Amino acid sequence: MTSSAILTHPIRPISDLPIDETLADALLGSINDYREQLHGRRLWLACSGGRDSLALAALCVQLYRQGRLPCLPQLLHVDHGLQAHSRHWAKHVADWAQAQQIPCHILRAQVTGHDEQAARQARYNAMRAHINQDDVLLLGHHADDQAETVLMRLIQGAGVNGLSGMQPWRVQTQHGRRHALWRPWLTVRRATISNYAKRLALPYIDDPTNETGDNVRSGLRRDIMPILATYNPNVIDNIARSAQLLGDAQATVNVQAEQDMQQTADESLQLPAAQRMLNIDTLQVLPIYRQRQLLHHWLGQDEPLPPAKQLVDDVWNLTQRSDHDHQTELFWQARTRSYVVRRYRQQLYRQSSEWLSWLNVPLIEQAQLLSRLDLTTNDSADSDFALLTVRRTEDYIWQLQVYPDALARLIESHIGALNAVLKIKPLDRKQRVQTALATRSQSGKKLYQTLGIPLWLRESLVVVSVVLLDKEHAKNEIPILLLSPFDRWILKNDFSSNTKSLGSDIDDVFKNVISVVE
Ligand SMILES: Nc1ncnc2c1ncn2[C@@H]1O[C@H](COP(=O)(O)OP(=O)(O)OP(=O)(O)O)[C@@H](O)[C@H]1O
Repeated sequence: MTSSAILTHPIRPISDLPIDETLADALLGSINDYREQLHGRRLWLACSGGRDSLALAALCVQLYRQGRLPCLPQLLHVDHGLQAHSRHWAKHVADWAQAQQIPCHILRAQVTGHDEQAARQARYNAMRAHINQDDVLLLGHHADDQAETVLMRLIQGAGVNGLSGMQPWRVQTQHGRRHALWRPWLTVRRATISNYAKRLALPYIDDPTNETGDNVRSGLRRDIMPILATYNPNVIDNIARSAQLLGDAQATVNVQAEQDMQQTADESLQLPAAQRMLNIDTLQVLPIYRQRQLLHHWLGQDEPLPPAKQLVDDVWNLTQRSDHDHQTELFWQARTRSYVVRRYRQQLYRQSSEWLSWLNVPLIEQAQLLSRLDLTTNDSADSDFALLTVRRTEDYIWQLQVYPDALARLIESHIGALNAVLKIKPLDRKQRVQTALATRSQSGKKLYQTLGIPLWLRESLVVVSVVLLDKEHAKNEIPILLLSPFDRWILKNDFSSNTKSLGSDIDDVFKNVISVVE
């Protein structure tokens, strides 16, 4: 709202004039569509004080009074503080709400930037911070807004998702909090809302910049829509309908991509947002159009906005390469994080920058007497394991769960020794170890190749060994396990000529855990 905004009518309680049935049908129809999702949810209505959201609030009041709406939403008005008069508009909305006896909260937004996008972002942040998990936020967007959005995206070259416009129901999760945006009026024309507002003499705030602003949206509204209407008078309804159809198409594409992703992604090696993986062999079984869809979906998971087509194309090209260059890195600055996309052998990796810095943090070397392993360091009181931290930052933690009793039994049954020190040490490039994958011990590059360790994981390998303390085995250090954050290899040693049999025992002794620090 600008300081030149016009207040259309004085504030009064809404009279008992007949309800606009087109508007009521759209709202009540949408309630019916989302009955299950709405059940038991707290409702808020984002009210700018403009015509559309004030009309939506007025309709709710009328329907509630007639017993056609089970409850009233609470109003939320965000004061952006960008103009000298914004405080007055906030007070105006609060006064109107009071006259209708509808609860209203005025929130203050912290806007960083000067464009509409910055104001919108700040507005949603303020509202999100105010509402609770799973609450529902009603918005006054209508068919004309939808048509402008679709046209705007069309001239930007959007795909099915973008061209499906705003969704009538959208669940958003940000900073671990989930809520729904609900737009029941996406099929309703602006003119219908205007007539209703006029009939009720609603004191909405009329912001002239909505019509005269020089952004793309107001340009399309002012200059392009009237021309399109000369070709087809139903242009707004028609574009809004196309958006609805594309919304259905997008839902189908999503289900397909989700299924394809389950076929191609190895869940055990994923760390949501930090590291996502995709198998190129299983990707390539799909027809090319599904490969592209899947890459689009895979890249954009955990992000509110999808990747650009160029990135999807670049990643697809990466999957097509037959050389053994593992150095290519594709960088993506997404909305919430930045990522590197790369390939190692037949796997694609999408790694966040936090995760990549985590991979560079030195590993914690440690040695502990087996009989003294501290079981109290884990959170669950009745568990019988100790937690040894291998690497930690404020984002991620890598721990080894050790079951000392099982380890003592293992050592005793395989070597006959009774007491030992458990050691965790980064693998030295020169250190030779033998896994079940090779017939002799290996070190450095040979070892990495045998185990398929990509370049970025090479500083993240640890050797777990036991140092025997009994006299007859004095100081004999036996490596038993090689670990990466996601994998482990049993090492051949003096007491395990058969690594397989040791393997089944070792499963009871160690568990590798990577977790996100809350
Ligand atoms: N300052 C605000 N406080 C609360 N909600 C807002 C605010 N500004 C916009 N909204 C919500 O976002 C929707 C779309 O925003 P848009 O910028 O199109 O609104 P507007 O033209 O200022 O107002 P209206 O849509 O109410 O006429 C509004 O219908 C309303 O639900």
